[in-house]
Amino acid sequence: MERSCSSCPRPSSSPPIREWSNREVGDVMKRYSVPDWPLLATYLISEASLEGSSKWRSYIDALPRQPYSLLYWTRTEIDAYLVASPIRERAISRIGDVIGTYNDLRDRIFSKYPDLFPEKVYNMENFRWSFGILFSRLVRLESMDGKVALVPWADMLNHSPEVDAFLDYDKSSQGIVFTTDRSYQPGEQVFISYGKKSSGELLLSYGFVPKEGTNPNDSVEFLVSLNKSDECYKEKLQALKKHGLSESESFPLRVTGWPVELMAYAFLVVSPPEMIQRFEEMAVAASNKGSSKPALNYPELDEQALQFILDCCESSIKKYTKYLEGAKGSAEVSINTKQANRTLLLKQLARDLCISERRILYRSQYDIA
Ligand SMILES: C[S@@+](CC[C@H](N)C(=O)[O-])C[C@H]1O[C@@H](n2cnc3c(N)ncnc32)[C@H](O)[C@@H]1O
Repeated sequence: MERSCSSCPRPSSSPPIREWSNREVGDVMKRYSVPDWPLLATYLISEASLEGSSKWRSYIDALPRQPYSLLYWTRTEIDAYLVASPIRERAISRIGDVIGTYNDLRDRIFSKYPDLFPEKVYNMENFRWSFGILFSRLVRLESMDGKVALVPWADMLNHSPEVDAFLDYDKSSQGIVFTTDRSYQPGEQVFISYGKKSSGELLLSYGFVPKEGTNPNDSVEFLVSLNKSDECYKEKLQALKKHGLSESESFPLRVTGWPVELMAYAFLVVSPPEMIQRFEEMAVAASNKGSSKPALNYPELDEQALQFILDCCESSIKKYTKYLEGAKGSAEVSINTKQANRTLLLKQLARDLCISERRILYRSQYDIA
């Protein structure tokens, strides 16, 4: 089959939801300026609660009862299995945001209309579900200024990091169109791209990790910090703060290399006091805020800056190795088979992520050496 192209109905939201099956609930939500994501999450719960009388019934029935995103990991699981990965912090903060969003809706809206928004429907557990659905299925429509939408049925497509094909709104047919970037044989699985996401981001939102070495967009957040015992600590921190940075910053290390901003930060960290006049230009380059990109040319610091990055890689690698080796031996007692299977799955996902992230660090070390 040559390039395939399929058309789907209008998205179920954005431009703002037009129809709520429960009009009264829709009317209340429209009176408050609720941003797209919480509005859609509430819409999904409202439609799901109506069973037969929602026009999205068959779509909602086909949605997973428990989406696979990290929203469903407990804090203990996150702490235990993602201890070495920067995704741990992102997961904690995302879960906090979802809880905060639900609390805000409850306090501002739901509690004022208890008959329309009963606690047994509009509760945290259902919001965890609806946000899990949004994180794992929402589509950004480029030709609608990046608006987000749920696109029933088209969201059944699985992701491949190797394809470059997306869903988008097509003005002429007024529908959502999917155009593949390659030919498929009849019966072959067609893939879509969820975007150029790292394996950690895929785990965070979609609950899976691509097979090791198959994600060309993979990256790991790399944390670097000023040395507190540096005699120019104060001056360096001042330069960083002036350009919106702090004493610890994360930069993405990619399978394809690292950003110049990281190198600029490393130059600043290792600069001796006699280079105090250059601190500011280094901070500008590290913040990527300069109008022109100054060439980072400090040959006298090259070796030290690379050694600094190498040392940070090494200490990060140690954390991953400690986790991976510890995880091998730890036998946990599970209460039942379901729990045992869940533990096995989460551990495997965490393991795959750690191996992928550690691989990027090894690669960076290799590039420097
Ligand atoms: C938009 S849905 C895709 C349809 C999904 N397979 C379903 O049946 O509902 C996203 C979910 O599909 C699964 N998924 C998508 N691509 C995948 C992949 N390459 N490997 C493993 N799971 C994948 C993940 O569970 C993810 O949360």
